[in-house]
Amino acid sequence: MLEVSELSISFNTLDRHLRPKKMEAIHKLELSIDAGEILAVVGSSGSGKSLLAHAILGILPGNAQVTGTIRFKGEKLTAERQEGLRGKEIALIPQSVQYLDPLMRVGDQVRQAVRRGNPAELQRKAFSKYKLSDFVAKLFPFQLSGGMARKVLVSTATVSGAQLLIADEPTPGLDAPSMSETLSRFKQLAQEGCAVMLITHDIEAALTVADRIAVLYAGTVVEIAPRTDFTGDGQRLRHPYTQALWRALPGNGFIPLPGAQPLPDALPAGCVFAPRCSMATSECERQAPESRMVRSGRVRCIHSD
Ligand SMILES: Nc1ncnc2c1ncn2[C@@H]1O[C@H](COP(=O)(O)OP(=O)(O)OP(=O)(O)O)[C@@H](O)[C@H]1O
Ligand code: NI
Repeated sequence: MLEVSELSISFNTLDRHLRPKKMEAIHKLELSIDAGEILAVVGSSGSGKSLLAHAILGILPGNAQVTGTIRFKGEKLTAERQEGLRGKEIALIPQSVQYLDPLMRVGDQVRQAVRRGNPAELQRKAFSKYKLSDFVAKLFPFQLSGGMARKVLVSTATVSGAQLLIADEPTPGLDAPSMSETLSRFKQLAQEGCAVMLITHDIEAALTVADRIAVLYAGTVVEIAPRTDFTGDGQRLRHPYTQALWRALPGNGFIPLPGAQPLPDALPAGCVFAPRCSMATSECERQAPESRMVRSGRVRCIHSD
């Protein structure tokens, strides 16, 4: 359904001496999602998750420079096609609740997104799953709590009947039952044939529903692994960063990874993870590793086998 290849996104900015410089926020990213599949994209803050979502939707800021290709249903996505598909065949659950229309009652916003079926009925059904009363539908966004606004955004995207759903951090601010309601809604949409991209930094939540996990680090997909590889002490995972993420979970040792992700304007010359990697060699520092297939997954690490 979706195929992203060699996607790079950079911005022209100024350095501290006000000289123009280019910073690359996403580097040669590749991933794909099949119909009926949930792909989780996990990565820490600033790794490029929202930029990826916005590139697929065609809503990047004007100063972004994009190279590479994005295909939807086998056909290249052009700006024109993106505009036609947005909110119809491709739906976004945005990271910020500010994307709600401040001047429209939230029930109307949800009903307006429906393209197949009865809008009023679908809106009521979506709200009742979240235990939102009929009264809420008549409110304006400023009258909602953060969690309620989040539920309205999820409802809007999930009633749309889109074939590709991109959910950018859809669950923060939701209580546990609402969070599991949201995730099971994604599962249901996938079972109906929808391709779902679940963007999150909550790897545990991702593992409850995703078929595969793509791990983003400093703008690079370092690994794509089936969910079933996240087990034991992480020996089936291909990249040292994915293993570190796995081992940092409370149930798996709670072992923190020292150091911080590099910023897009100060990326290392070789492998982006090398400065924090216990396996790094001089070759890792010299050259960024190519993406390759390893055991039905992908990895950018020369040490993986
Ligand atoms: N308009 C812009 N101009 C310059 N740099 C930008 C712009 N938008 C994003 N960036 C940079 O690109 C990088 C990736 O940003 P992005 O919003 O995709 O991160 P993210 O993974 O979604 O983080 P979070 O988990 O905090 O939402 C960041 O370093 C950010 O500073
Ligand atoms: Ni984001």
